[in-house]
Amino acid sequence: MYLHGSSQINVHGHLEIGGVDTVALAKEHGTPLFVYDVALIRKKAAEFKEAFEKEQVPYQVAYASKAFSCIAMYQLANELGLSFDVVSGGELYTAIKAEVPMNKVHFHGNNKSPEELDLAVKAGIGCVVVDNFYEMTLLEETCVRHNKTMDVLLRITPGVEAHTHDYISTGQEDSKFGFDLTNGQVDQAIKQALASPHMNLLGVHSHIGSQIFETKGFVMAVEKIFEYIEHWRTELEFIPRVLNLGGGFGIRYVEGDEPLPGGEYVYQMIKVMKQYAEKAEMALPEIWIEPGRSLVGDAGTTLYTVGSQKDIPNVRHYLAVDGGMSDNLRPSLYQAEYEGILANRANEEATDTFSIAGKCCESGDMLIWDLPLPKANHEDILAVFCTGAYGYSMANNYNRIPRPPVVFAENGDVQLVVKREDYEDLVRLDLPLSR
Ligand SMILES: Cc1ncc(COP(=O)(O)O)c(C=O)c1O
Ligand SMILES: N[C@@H](CCCC[NH3+])C(=O)O
Repeated sequence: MYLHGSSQINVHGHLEIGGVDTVALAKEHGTPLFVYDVALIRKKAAEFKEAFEKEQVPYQVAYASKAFSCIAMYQLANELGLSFDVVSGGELYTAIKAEVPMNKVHFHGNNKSPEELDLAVKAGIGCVVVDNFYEMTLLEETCVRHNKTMDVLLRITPGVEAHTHDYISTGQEDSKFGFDLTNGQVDQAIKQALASPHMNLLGVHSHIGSQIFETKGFVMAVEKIFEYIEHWRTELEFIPRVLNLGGGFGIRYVEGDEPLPGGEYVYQMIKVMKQYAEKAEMALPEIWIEPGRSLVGDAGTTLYTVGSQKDIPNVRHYLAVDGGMSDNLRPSLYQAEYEGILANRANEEATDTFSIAGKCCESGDMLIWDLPLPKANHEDILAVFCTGAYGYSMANNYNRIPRPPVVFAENGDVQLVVKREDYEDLVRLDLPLSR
């Protein structure tokens, strides 16, 4: 059994996270329940930051809040000295509500609406990562309207294919994101941004994908960008002051996943950037990164209560829990794999394999196939590990299932940071038929 961060088995044979008994948590808050190990988030953030600080490189580590967004999480990220990557008006609004410094917010998205840009400009965010020409026009108009100037990065697709699931690979040429580096679009975007009195072009941004275990893709992205830097300098009089290499650093979900420590990705980026900057006789650009999954992914665990079972002899034993694709879309979306244990009988040996089904009306609503477990019954609590990234944030109300609450656990203390939705919440926006 692989336990992440502060997770351990206590004297009662129960899974403990952040010094808190998860069985007690399930009793108090009900299930499904997301539990975050705050100390592990602190550790992950420190790893990235320390790598930059050790190398004395100007940097920003922006938390990619799409991985898990709520007011308390922005506040924690702020406490940890992180900046914030938001990708919608909703994430930006949550960050505003969290009262984090707006100048540390970077706004992403391939189709930002006029209203979203308006909110961003009014709030005075740190920078907009401009994705396309339409957005550039909208941003220009918005800045004119508010008589403001905005720092911008240009999102580019460097033509690097990350080794990961197709749906979470973004750096290849055939991608919906960003300006293409090789076909002249980036040059045109640079010219347009430089010509704008309302945009201050800081540099470029590349994000090659997610759940990446090797540094090669990031190094290749830097190499590709530097291939163009001389051209930008001589032809367009543009030298990037910031190079944002995005996020995508992998985590261990299951045995066989072998991520590097966060600092290792950073060291390799710095190493190659220093080489290329020296060769180009230019000052080292600031390096920005945007980890999401690697900051919060393995810090999150979902607790479920075991319900019905269906044993098909010699075929499969299904074990259904009180959540599923409504709180974790990743298995059905990407065939993502997870590990789990019975939180209340954590020391017991597995006797068989069980396939964990969700409660949604979809055959594809399976959380884990063939998980070794002791024989379970309806009083058992199943803990599924590593659900901290893209779990709650992709949770939904399919079948009108209310979304679970979220607690933060640290040093024996628990804080409820997102309440459980109830049935009233589900009908809050519904209007009766008018006759
Ligand atoms: C632009 C951008 N930055 C950062 C991230 C965060 O990625 P991850 O959670 O894999 O670190 C993403 C998501 O893939 C992204 O699209
Ligand atoms: N949501 C995805 C990753 C996409 C990241 C956003 N660009 C996942 O769960 O792996």
